[in-house]
Amino acid sequence: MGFTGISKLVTSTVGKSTNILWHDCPIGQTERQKLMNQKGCVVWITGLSGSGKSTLACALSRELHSRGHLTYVLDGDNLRHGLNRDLSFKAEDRAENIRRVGEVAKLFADAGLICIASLISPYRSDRSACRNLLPKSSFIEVFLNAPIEVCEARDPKGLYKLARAGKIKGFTGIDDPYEPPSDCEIVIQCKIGDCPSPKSMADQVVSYLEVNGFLHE
Ligand SMILES: Nc1ncnc2c1ncn2[C@@H]1O[C@H](COP(=O)(O)OS(=O)(=O)O)[C@@H](OP(=O)(O)O)[C@H]1O
Ligand SMILES: Nc1ncnc2c1ncn2[C@@H]1O[C@H](COP(=O)(O)OP(=O)(O)O)[C@@H](O)[C@H]1O
Repeated sequence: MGFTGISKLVTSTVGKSTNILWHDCPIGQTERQKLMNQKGCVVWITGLSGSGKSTLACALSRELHSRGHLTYVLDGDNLRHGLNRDLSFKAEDRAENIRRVGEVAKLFADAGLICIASLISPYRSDRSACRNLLPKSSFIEVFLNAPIEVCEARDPKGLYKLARAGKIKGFTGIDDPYEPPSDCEIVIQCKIGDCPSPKSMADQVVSYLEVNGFLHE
């Protein structure tokens, strides 16, 4: 970051943006959080395709909504219909996908919302970069730990079948990597023939939010 100062106004260079200046508003996150009686945060759900990320995101949003909390779901599949439609599934595009969603999630958390992001987000370094965008403790990483056998047996979109047939290249878990979190806030364990219900997965996250003070200002 380079600085050029002219009298009192100090502008800076961030990336390719030159001569820019941050503008603060008197109504900030603190005021918005008071209004909503909750703390803005990001619940980041990672896991294989078919592990249940979208199901958990929606169940969590419904559960929190019914308790009077404002949430917003950022779903990887949905965002690729708009904001991220220019990105493929090669590693550098997945990284850019996660970076953009991390920045959007940060804005929602700053707005005071409980932002629920559900993306495969297969690379540890990308998830860690998102974590570093947020104040400590307000990035809550949830690993939906469903083995590939469970995800492949579900295969609601038929994508595993296509990947096994070689008709989709670079499919996560088949011929593209997934790096499980080594140190995340919540692990939801799902075994063959033994997965918690969507409501019970959501309750596990709600308990964490409750105990850690996010559901009160
Ligand atoms: N090659 C490949 N690998 C993995 N997934 C693929 C691929 N091609 C398409 N899809 C579909 O895209 C959805 C994942 O999008 P994400 O934005 O979450 O992926 S990533 O975080 O950038 O890895 C994913 O949705 P979910 O099943 O909800 O995870 C798939 O439906
Ligand atoms: N806890 C669960 N128990 C049983 N089936 C589930 C559970 N969570 C998700 N599913 C089912 O698994 C499939 C994949 O779920 P989805 O939420 O779309 O996963 P993802 O977003 O990770 O791809 C769907 O058919 C969904 O109904």
